[in-house]
Amino acid sequence: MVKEHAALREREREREREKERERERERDSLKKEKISIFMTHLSNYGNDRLGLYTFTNLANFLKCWTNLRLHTLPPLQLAHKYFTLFPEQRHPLWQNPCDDKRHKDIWSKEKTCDRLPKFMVVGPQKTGTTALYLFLIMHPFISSNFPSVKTFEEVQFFNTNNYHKGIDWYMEFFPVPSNVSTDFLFEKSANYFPSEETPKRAAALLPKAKILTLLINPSDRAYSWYQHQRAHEDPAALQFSFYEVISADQLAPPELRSLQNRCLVPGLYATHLERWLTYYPPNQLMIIDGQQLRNDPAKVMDELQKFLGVTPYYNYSQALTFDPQKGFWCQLLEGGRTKCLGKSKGRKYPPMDSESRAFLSRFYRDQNIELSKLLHRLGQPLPAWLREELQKAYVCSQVALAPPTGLQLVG
Ligand SMILES: Nc1ncnc2c1ncn2[C@@H]1O[C@H](COP(=O)(O)OS(=O)(=O)O)[C@@H](OP(=O)(O)O)[C@H]1O
Repeated sequence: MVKEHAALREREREREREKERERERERDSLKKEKISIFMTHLSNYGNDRLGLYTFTNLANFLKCWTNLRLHTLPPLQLAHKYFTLFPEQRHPLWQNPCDDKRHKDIWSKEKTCDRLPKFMVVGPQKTGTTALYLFLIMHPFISSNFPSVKTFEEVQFFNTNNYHKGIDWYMEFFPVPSNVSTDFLFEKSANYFPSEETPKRAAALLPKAKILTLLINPSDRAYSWYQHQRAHEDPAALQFSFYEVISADQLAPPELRSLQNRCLVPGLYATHLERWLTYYPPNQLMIIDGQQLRNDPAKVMDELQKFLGVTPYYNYSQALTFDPQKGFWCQLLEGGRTKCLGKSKGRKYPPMDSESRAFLSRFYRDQNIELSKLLHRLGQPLPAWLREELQKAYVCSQVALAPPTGLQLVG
């Protein structure tokens, strides 16, 4: 009994000593650092009162115990000064509050970090992302975010100004999972794929998330996107032909150049994938062949379930059916009825003209070669469309090496 008391007292003393050492470290760092900044990043950290309390006491401490003279400025000027000194911090980078125990401890009890996606479908646009989304939510243990008033099923958090609304805003889009280990939350925002800032931001908040991307022939993707813009009555897309859009030069009007950019840039697959791979390890990235999803979705969904580790296994061969009227695979409902995607997915439009196709094959040639190297490096098979494009590139290079027609080689 006496021994136990002594041990308890010793533990208590050790905790006090550790606290004192911690305070000593803080005082040391205050003396050494040229500038010390105290701020709370999240609106809900102790309702910010903790930040103010710490700050007031710190100022009192400095006034009392050091010869330092404290200066301050009105908030906006102070912020300006700070960001001039640290321009790299101008933009916030939200990290997971639960990765740091100290943050977690002072976070509101109602909040849970389980209310964040376990995986994301990142696009690019027009590759079949909505079909994938529909198939995923058919699984009883997979749920997506609540819809957004402005952007419907897509949250578009990481790639837009929504990011500045903070983690709370983002989390509100997700249901609280009923069982953390079995429930799979996800979101699909097709514009994440080509966005410069998204991989870094996503990896900061969701480092363990799995990333799904769909690729189809980038030329077909560009054409589908152009048709989508026409259907939405984009003035430039209505005014200019597809060939005019893709082949516009630097002297073209700005609205045409902007349309061209948005049409072609997402198809630079190798560049975008390398960026994602800078922030996520290859085993967290799944590159899905969009053509295969279109032709044989059950097979893709089987592989996807394995990749995600989601259980129980959901039998997509029974749950999906080909709808001849729609010309696509759809969800099979009771009584043999089908639930297909709306008119805006699987549109009817004339095939791409051969001049545009040849132009785009040349335009994407180097990127396609880089993509084949990347897939080889990751040990992944090449999709059929990529093999065809590489074959075309090979034939073109042979033609370029051949002597001009009508000329005979002299032996
Ligand atoms: N099952 C099924 N049903 C309907 N459509 C399907 C399906 N599987 C793949 N696709 C192809 O998906 C293309 C639309 O891609 P996205 O959903 O990624 O477009 S969007 O970015 O969300 O606008 C869409 O492109 P378009 O044919 O140009 O309309 C389809 O070809």
